[in-house]
Amino acid sequence: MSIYDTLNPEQLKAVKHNRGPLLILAGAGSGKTRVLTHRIAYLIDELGVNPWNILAITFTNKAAKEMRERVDNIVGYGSENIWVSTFHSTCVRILRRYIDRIGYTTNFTIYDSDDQKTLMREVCKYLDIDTKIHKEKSLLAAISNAKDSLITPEEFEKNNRGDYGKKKISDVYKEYQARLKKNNALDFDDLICKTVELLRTNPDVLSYYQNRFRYIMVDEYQDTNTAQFQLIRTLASTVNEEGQTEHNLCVVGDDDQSIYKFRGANIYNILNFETEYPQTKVIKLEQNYRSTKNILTAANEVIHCNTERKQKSLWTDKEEGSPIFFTQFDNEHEEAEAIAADIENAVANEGKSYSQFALLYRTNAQSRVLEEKLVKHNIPYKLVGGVNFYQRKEIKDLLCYLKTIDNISDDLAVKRIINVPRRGIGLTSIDKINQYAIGHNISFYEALKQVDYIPGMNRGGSKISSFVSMMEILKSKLNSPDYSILDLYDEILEATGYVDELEEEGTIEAQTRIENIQEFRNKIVTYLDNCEEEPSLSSFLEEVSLVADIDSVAESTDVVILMTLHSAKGLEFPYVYLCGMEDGIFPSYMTIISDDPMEIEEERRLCYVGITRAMEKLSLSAARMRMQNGETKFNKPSRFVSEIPRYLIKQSSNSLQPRFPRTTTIRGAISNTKTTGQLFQNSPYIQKGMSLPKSESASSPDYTVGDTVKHIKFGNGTVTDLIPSGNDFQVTVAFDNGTVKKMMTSFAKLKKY
Ligand SMILES: Nc1ncnc2c1ncn2[C@@H]1O[C@H](COP(=O)(O)OP(=O)(O)OP(=O)(O)O)[C@@H](O)[C@H]1O
Ligand SMILES: [Mg+2]
Repeated sequence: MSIYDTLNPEQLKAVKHNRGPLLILAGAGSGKTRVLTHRIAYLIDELGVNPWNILAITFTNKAAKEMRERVDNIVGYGSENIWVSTFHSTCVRILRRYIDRIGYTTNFTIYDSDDQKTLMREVCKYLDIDTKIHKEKSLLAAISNAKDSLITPEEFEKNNRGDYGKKKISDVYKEYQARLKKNNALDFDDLICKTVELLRTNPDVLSYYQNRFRYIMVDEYQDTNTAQFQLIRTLASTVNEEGQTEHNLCVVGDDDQSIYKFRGANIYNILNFETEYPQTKVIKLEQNYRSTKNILTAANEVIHCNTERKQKSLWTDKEEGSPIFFTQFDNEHEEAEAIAADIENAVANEGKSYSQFALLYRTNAQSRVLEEKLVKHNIPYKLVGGVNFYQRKEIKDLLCYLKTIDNISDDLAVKRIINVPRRGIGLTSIDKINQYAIGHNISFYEALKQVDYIPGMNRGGSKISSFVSMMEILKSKLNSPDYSILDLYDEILEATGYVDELEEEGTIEAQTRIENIQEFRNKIVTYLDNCEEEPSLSSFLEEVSLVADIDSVAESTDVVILMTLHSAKGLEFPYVYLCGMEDGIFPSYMTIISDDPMEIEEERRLCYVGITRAMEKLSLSAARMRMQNGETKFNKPSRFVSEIPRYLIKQSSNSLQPRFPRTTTIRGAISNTKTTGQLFQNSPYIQKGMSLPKSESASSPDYTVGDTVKHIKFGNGTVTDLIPSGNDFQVTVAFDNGTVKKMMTSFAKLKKY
């Protein structure tokens, strides 16, 4: 039996089509990637194509590695000569050979985002650009957009003549590009643009590569941007033995899985492929081999709600399988706990292995609570395409502020934050202080306080003094009687301008960092609520270090995979949990308020990607209350859940009936009902399957200052303060056992006497 016997007739047709453009347009799990690998094998083994003539492009390094492995397994010989790589690495290989044709030298440097920022700072300084108005990051983003569309600085200037706002960007773009060139450096976007430029301006180089890459294949084609498309279009043109030009370009993709519009992906690359190449052979694959019937039906139904798509239907001959599980938990901790317990049980009692499970979520910040519960249950896990929560830069920075305030002799912590955010304290100054500290046998922080006595500090001295005064003020808060770690955290953010700086950057990365900073605030609130002893900064830091240090548990490969929905593209897992299925999380709050149907459609495609990762069992979960930015938000279940037919869904016992947003709402009834967050859960209305208004605020609690209340853990106490806090209330209680606690009312669950 040959490897081709495992293909269905349509897949086989695609594998055998070896002349002219080929578009494989098919839904998730229909074997697109598999067709690509088999097509490579077929070209080599059956048609005698030289492996050297094949170029296969994938979206990520991980995908390239997997494809290389799959190809190695099925191709008899010479597979190492096939180029299997990402767009970027393909371009680097071409440029290393020929970039001297366009004025660089072949030992060029590739600038990462930090280098880009440094360069941009220099440019702004040189051009006297006020970076308070024109943020470095936004300028870089604008340049990146231009490059995605192959717009040169000169074209940019021409296109935007008369537009004052764009004039600055245009000047910056020109200068930035000139400096890159002067440094013999390329940024990531240049890798593509410069390759296109090279090929367009050097016919001999172009014809060399056109003749070399006689067969070009591109996976995940729906997420290519304009520059990438132009690159392949330029390359895919070969003159055959009969002297005719051929475009042996095979692209595979799924318009329903286009999820990178925000990074410049151009869905029209796929939708207009046939217009670009009228002789295109289109093959649709309709059989899904990955998922059970129930999972597939759920995915199909959800994606059918999108309007901007090519119609296609996917079927499977797999069995129905288990239903789609949907559970709405009281809060995110219960959600994470249930998932961890579920996995622990399946591994211990059902013979499953950890690596069969994947936990997918919309935003990076959501991993924190999940990670904590996995650690608690001793479940090894790995965050793919991301950094464990407590290893993220912004979290480490803020932890170091807290550590410095807690213990000034933690030199490492102080050194980490002394110039973060940047306050102009240079390495030379830091070095001098370090020497001084060592010479005088004092801590680094003590040395900072004595900066006036350190020789040669010049201007750096005053910057250090203001850093020290800021830290001293923050430290003094510890002694004030009614301070809380939460206030301290907020004051750190305010005094350092940490979040402000990120907000001004206005990039996706900066937004993710802000979400993480908010998530860390949630951690503090939870700590304060659950703390059995008198809360203290030291005990908080100790608690954090317990979870933070276990990040290397996952050395083995048998681990649960955690990742964002974006990074899950192309992968498959037997058991998938989609966490945080709530309006406001997924689709995101920003998408909802944007009121742009196209934005919701992109989120829906992401949901389709998520659902279709599951092979056997799909579990969706939501939390009724979730801490976001230290505030309790009441989110209704995601509209995407309601798009899955009800008959497919099984509610697990600890949740209420599913609440489908399309059913009658009872806004009036809810808002007329004076109730706390706790009572919401027991509301008879909700049990009838009704929906809550989005992010409903908790009404004021039924106790007030002076009342006696009872807490399940701390016993009786007197309310001494009650203040609104976002959608919630912060209550301070002096308990009879002598402790005073600040808690969020919705989590405190206090009962009035
Ligand atoms: N003809 C077939 N017979 C058996 N299994 C198949 C067949 N075609 C594909 N598969 C299996 O189905 C699963 C999905 O295939 P593959 O990953 O190639 O799909 P895909 O279309 O690339 O999915 P995605 O859109 O998620 O990238 C894989 O486990 C693959 O081995
Ligand atoms: Mg694939």
